[in-house]
Amino acid sequence: MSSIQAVAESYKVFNPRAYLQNNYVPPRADFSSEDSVMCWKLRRLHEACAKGEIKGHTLVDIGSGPTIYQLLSAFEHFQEVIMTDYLEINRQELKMWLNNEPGVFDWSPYFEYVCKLEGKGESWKEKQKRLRECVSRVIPVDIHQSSPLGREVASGSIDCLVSSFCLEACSPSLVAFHKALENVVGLLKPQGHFLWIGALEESYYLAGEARLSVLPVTEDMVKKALSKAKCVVREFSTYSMTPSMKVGVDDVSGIFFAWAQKDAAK
Ligand SMILES: Nc1ncnc2c1ncn2[C@@H]1O[C@@H](CSCCNC[C@@H]2Cc3ccc([N+](=O)[O-])cc3CN2)[C@@H](O)[C@H]1O
Repeated sequence: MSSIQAVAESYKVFNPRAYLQNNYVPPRADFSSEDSVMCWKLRRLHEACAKGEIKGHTLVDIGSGPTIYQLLSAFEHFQEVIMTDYLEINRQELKMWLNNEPGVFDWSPYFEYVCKLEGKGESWKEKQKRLRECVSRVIPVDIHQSSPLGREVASGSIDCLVSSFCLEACSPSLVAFHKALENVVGLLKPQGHFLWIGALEESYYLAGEARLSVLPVTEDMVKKALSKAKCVVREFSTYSMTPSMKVGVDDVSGIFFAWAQKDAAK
């Protein structure tokens, strides 16, 4: 079994509901504290999108998992959003939320927080409705394939990519991480934008019965990988996990946020 096949095997017992409870409720998603890691992530995404440069027709979210928060600012600037994940169980979780089925995860505090950041006095329900209308497809992705979305999405055709906590969580080596980034960036048009959130120096995380290995990456490794993938870094910032954010579900030490742009040459 190859190391990539071993990663795939480890994901067979990934539990989306447990994953959501581990990472997307307080203290990590405590909207009463601006110091929470989720407020930090949503502010970074809001501020980058508020500059007005990140726009176009199609936005693709690589490795959505069972989460939608990563899209709350960016989706407003695109006509079509495509969500993706490797696991059917995660794609099902996303489709259930998009269809507003009973029992799905409550993202309303996230919508409320981003509406507050945007300061337009908009109702969070309106924003939620627009996101649901904007997502056209939830499709499979494999970042270790040269065409990560297969025939569904052609290389060089996408205006903007978003990805959060995916590449380092399913790359068994630095070589695989670099190749996966090149595969993903290959989806972008020249000068296309990439909004990338990831874990710093994390070696594992839990999701129910699953204990998943993570490639521990540093800020410097991420920046070097972007440069190797011919992306220019527009913004890069990091968040150091405070003791209250360390809840025993992983050994992550920090989070990075990168806004990068694929080079014009091609
Ligand atoms: N070959 C593949 N291609 C694409 N995606 C794949 C592939 N294999 C698995 N996947 C896909 O990748 C997975 C993405 S979820 C990865 C979680 N990353 C670690 C976790 C995240 C997290 C969240 C929040 C905070 N915080 O402090 O607020 C900290 C942390 C740190 N721990 C999963 O969706 C799987 O389905």
